[in-house]
Amino acid sequence: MAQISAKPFRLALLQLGSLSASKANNIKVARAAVQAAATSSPKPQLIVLPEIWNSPYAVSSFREYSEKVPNVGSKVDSGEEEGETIKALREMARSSGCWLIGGSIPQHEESTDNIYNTCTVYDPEGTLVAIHQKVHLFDIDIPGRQTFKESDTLTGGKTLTTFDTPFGKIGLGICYDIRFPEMAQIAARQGVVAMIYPAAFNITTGPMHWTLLQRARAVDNQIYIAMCSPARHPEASYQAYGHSSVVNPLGDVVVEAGHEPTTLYADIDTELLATTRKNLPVTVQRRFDVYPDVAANFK
Ligand SMILES: O=C(O)CCC(=O)C(=O)O
Repeated sequence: MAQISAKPFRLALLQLGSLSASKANNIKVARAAVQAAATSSPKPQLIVLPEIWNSPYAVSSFREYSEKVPNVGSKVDSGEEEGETIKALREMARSSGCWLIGGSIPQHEESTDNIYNTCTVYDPEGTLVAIHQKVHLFDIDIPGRQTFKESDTLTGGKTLTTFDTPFGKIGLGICYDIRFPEMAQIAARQGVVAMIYPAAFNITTGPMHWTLLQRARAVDNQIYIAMCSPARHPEASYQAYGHSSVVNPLGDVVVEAGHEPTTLYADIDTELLATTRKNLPVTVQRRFDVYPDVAANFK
């Protein structure tokens, strides 16, 4: 089990409102929210955007709104081909001076012609430092209430993603990924201080499981969990739940939004992380000798 090495930091979750079918409008909305968060006091070190914020959340829209995403490590003005949202995200990170988890956008991969639901992360110089492609596609059918089939147009990612910052290692998932506890467990054992999920639950499964899942992942792994949703939009075909929130390693909900547009701030307390692990030492009490089938990936 890797030790957690982290410094306190401030997180901002941007629950964007006024999103529309216009990508240009959505970029404008995101840019204004990033700028407002970055100039708030105390200044956050890490800003997070929601899932699929530059496009309608609809399987029929993903290809049309998709963009080319360059490779991890690519810098501002590297000359690599990239979409307008990626360019804008780099610039938002650079001008804000903050680390930026750019929510997710539909990504077009030219070599396969596949479309992914992809989260990109930038350092304060605008360098692309991590890419997470949603691993578990949201295919559900609750008759008469919520049906969605991302796999009609999307392909699932194949890798787990963490990235290092001066304030600690962060793990990434996207929305439905939170239902699969193995992802957060593996990241926690690699030493992440938080798992962060750009997300867009809906008004059926949100009230059922949104908070429960975050509290479960936090308590099981003794890490912070954050989910960042778009605000509810009465005219959208898909009604996002909203309720962006941050849960601490004890399982307490530290901050939670309603469904209106807002920005949430939370201070990540590394002392609490350490005392939780000291007082309830489950992270060093695992009995992999008793459950060897999971041991290979967790040691
Ligand atoms: O897991 C859920 O209930 C919702 C997931 C979702 O909306 C998504 O993955 O986009």
